[in-house]
Parts: sequence; C-alpha cells; structure tokens
Amino acid sequence: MTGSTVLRARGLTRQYGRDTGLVRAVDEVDLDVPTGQVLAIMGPSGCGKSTLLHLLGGLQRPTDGEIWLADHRIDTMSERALARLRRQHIGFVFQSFHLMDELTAVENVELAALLAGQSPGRARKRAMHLLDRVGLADRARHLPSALSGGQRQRVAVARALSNDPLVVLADEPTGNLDSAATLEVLRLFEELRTAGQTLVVVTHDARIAAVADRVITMRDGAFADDSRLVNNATATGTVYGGWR
Ligand SMILES: Nc1ncnc2c1ncn2[C@@H]1O[C@H](COP(=O)(O)OP(=O)(O)OP(=O)(O)O)[C@@H](O)[C@H]1O
Repeated sequence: MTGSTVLRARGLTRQYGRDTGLVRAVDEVDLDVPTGQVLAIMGPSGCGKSTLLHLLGGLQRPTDGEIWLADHRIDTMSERALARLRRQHIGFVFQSFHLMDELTAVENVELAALLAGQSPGRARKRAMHLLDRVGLADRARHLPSALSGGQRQRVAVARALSNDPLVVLADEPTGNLDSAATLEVLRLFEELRTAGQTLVVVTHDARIAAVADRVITMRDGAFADDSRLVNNATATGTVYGGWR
C-alpha cells in the first residue's frame, strides 16, 4: 500500500565534534519513503540509526543535505515552523514512552491533539477513539504509573497518531519492554501497516523488522543494505514470503 514519497532525504549528513574528534554519525544518506511504507532501520550500536531518525523528524539539524516531509523542506525551516510541523504532521514514539506522569492516558493523547490545533471537543473524542483503537479504552483514566510497560507504549502510539501524522517515527519502541509487551506493540504496528500508516522504526528487534515492508541496515552512518519484503509479513503469525 505505497504511493508518492512522503519523506525524502538527499546527501543527509550529521557530524558530531570538531577537528580530531570528528564523527560522521550520518554520512551522505539518500532516502525515499513512499506513503504507507513501514520501514525498519537496523544496524549495530553507534551506526547512526537514532541520529538519522532525529534528523528525519526535525529533532536535530543536519550538518549537510536536504530533508523533505511531503512538500515541506525541513532542514532550512525556522525552529518555530519546525516545531509546528512536528506537532501537526509527525508522530513520535520513544523507547522510554515520554508520557506526562501527572496526566491520565486520555489526557496525554488529548494534549497532543490540542497542540496539533484540534478543538477541545474534537481532541477529547479523537483521544478516546485512539485509546479504543489501541485496546485501552478501559484504561483511559489511569495515570501512566498504573499501566504496564506495554500499555504505556500503546498510549504513546495513540498519542503519536493524535495529529493524523504523515509519518510515525519510532526509536527503539520495544527496547524497554518484555516479550509479552513487545508482542502488544508488534500487533499494533501490524494494524498500522494494514491501515496504510507510514512508519519508520529504528529497532534491534528482528520481530519488529519482520513487520516491515522494507529493512535498511546501517553501518558507519551509511546504508549497508536495503531490502524489501515481497509478501506481507505478520510477525505475530504468518510466515512471510522472502526478500528481493
Ligand atoms: N551528541 C553527540 N555528540 C557526539 N557524538 C554523538 C552524539 N550523539 C551520537 N553520537 C555518536 O554518533 C554515532 C551514532 O550514534 P547514534 O546514537 O545515532 O547510533 P545508534 O545506531 O542509534 O546507536 P544505538 O543503537 O546504540 O542507539 C555514534 O558514534 C555516537 O557515539
């Protein structure tokens, strides 16, 4: 279920440090992510996965290169415009959830919808709808501290969807979860994929990668491998078809 390019990078480069201690965390990367694609980015620790994801989401600035989200060129955008674009068009999921501890599950999702510019009535309705979609309608009024890790991450996914994002960017979303909770998130990602949600996920977990349409393996800041699944994968059930 892929179409036009929603995320595009050209010559994307991010250096850290200066002179002698220079690290090219992302090194002249070109990337096109079509609408509806689920892309997994893998590779050894320190190869540049998180830095790439942060650049794509406008959380960090590149040293060089261009990034486009749909028609928006983000590498040259002002901080203010970039913050608005993130709120309105990108969903983020982080390893450590980043939920607001003092807000209930529904309030966490609702706040993101409000910040994206939705009216209070619509934001509450959408938050409830999304919590239902991630199977947590009955936990809507619980604080994050009263939820399991898997449930917290599902709230975080609901929050990431609150602005009906062009793309969801997930950084090690199962990194803090046990096997059962990982499975909950996997099922959710499979549903997102079926729904045509564009998703870029950095992961060390081969089960997450098996849900993806495409797996890029990075090494030393560059793409060492870029493979697409021929048939649909369902990591929680069906055996998938193979690679091309
Ligand atoms: N703020 C920083 N300052 C200096 N170097 C950094 C900084 N952030 C990352 N790096 C370096 O950039 C390289 C890529 O780091 P990055 O976190 O993107 O890798 P990663 O593949 O996501 O690693 P991991 O799987 O361990 O999270 C590494 O060599 C890292 O040490």
